[in-house]
Amino acid sequence: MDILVEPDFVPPTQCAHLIAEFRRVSDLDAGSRKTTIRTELPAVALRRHGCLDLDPVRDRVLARLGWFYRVSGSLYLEYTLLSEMRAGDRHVLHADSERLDNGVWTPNHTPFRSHAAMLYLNTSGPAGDYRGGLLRFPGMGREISPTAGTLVGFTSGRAHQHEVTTVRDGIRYAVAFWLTPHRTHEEHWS
Ligand SMILES: O=C(O)CCC(=O)C(=O)O
Ligand SMILES: [Fe+2]
Repeated sequence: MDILVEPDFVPPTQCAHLIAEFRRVSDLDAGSRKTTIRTELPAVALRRHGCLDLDPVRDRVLARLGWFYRVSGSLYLEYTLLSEMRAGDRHVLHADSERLDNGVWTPNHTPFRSHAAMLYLNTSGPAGDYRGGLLRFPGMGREISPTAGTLVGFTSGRAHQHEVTTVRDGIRYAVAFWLTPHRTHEEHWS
């Protein structure tokens, strides 16, 4: 199964605006979760604080993944999450809907997820905003270096196990969108 990589899904000016709004809202919303190396904010908080920019982006992400993966039935947005990863942060190898338990694949705490999309808000690399923070699919020999505005889509099961390499020298901003075929798990957005 292929990975969707679509550069320029969102223009750079809008990415910069989303970063600024994320920083503003994560300082005042009780829903933000902060550790020394990571801040996460349920994206619906942006909406509560007057930023509606993600509304059309969510609709476009849903349509794009449904088309790319030829999903014939219904598909819903399940969760939209903003993340800021600082130097030292990483995501170990995982799938989004199941996990390896003593060599046996078992549903994880979000088995209802079918697809994920990442929208990168800034850029990795020597000329970019941070070093590291690559999205890797070791089983497929694929490695994606985030650039501002690029959308990456993949499925939530074992076929698309992925990891994020350690972020160095900078801050990495992204929006994660998880999709589900189950209406009961649709995100309460408005
Ligand atoms: O930030 C990324 O590129 C991927 C994050 C991820 O895999 C996750 O949150 O499950
Ligand atoms: Fe993931």
